[in-house]
Amino acid sequence: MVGVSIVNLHKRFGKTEAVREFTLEIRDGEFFVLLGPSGSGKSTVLNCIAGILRPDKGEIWIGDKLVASAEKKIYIPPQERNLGMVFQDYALYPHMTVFDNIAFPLKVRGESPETIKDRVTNISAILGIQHLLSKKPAQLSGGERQRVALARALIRNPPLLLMDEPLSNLDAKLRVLMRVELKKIQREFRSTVVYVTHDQVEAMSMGDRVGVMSSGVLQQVATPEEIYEKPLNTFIAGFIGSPPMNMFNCRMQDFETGTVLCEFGEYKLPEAYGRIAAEKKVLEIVLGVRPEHVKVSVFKEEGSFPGKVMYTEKLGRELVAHLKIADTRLTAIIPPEQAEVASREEVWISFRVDKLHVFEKQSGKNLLNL
Ligand SMILES: Nc1ncnc2c1ncn2[C@@H]1O[C@H](COP(=O)(O)OP(=O)(O)OP(=O)(O)O)[C@@H](O)[C@H]1O
Repeated sequence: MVGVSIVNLHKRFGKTEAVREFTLEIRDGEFFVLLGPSGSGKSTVLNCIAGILRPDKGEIWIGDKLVASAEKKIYIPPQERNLGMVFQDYALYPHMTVFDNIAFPLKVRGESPETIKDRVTNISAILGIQHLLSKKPAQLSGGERQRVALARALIRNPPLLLMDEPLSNLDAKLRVLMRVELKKIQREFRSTVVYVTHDQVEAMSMGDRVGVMSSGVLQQVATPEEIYEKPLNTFIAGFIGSPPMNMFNCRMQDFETGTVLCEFGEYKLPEAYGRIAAEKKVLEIVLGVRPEHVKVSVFKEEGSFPGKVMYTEKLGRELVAHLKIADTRLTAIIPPEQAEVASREEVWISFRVDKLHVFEKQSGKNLLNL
């Protein structure tokens, strides 16, 4: 096992600043996921760790070895970084058998045929691909190819494993299976994993910690739970969660009482937020409420708004209700035992006050982190 330390990494391609001021500490033995939309710079970071790209600025440490430093003019090539890599296109050698593909890194290292046979047999058994060893890659399914690529990456037992969207070519069912498998393998091999994906479900289900990127900048690093429950800004709040968080534009009306005027009507902010808004004189606010924290009721309750159910969709056992308060649209997740309420047209809508997210509109930052 080995940790990775990235300090103030910058990388540009012509005019594109692919990665900016990127600083991150990946712990020994951690399954770390870099998550972000297409073009946010995830692969660039991974390729800098791998040594496929050279940083323009900043340092990368793998364990206690400085592998790249633009300032100190240090650059250790990929093959000397002692890491395994698995990419989206598995890049297996088409003319070689599965056995030879997996054995390749050991052959290059000059291991004896006996050692090679032992190791290939061993790793193939772990990954359940012993029966494929004499086949060629073209004769394999996507999932099988993926396992072979993984076996090839793992055969040297590298302390650090880099993966770039390794499951994106698989069908949905296999992807779910492989997620579990990968986590199991990581634990068995006690490797540190840096895993790149744009799929939030993959990130949230696999990562010990997740780093969310947007426009070349690392926005938040935390456990999946923390990212979901305490998003630092509107980008993360909107990017994580399905259906996405409801977000409403509001304007401060009265600092004294913490009352804001939102698209759908007047709303009194929870006290802690009201206090910060007053202290920092925040006028424009974005109020965020996850669909599972929108309460739909037949009866008027304190703080509820009259609304309409436009239509509903089934989401497993639950319902997603598409609602309106005045002209403002929002979604709610309705638990099965309350499905009846969604069959009505006129309802009362309220928000779980303890689960609200309040952001400053201009910077997008959560008021708690202003
Ligand atoms: N070799 C390159 N030459 C020019 N521009 C590049 C190159 N590689 C990446 N870029 C640009 O840098 C930015 C970041 O790209 P990167 O591939 O790191 O993003 P990503 O988050 O991994 O996206 P994806 O999920 O689509 O792979 C993008 O704007 C991309 O177009």
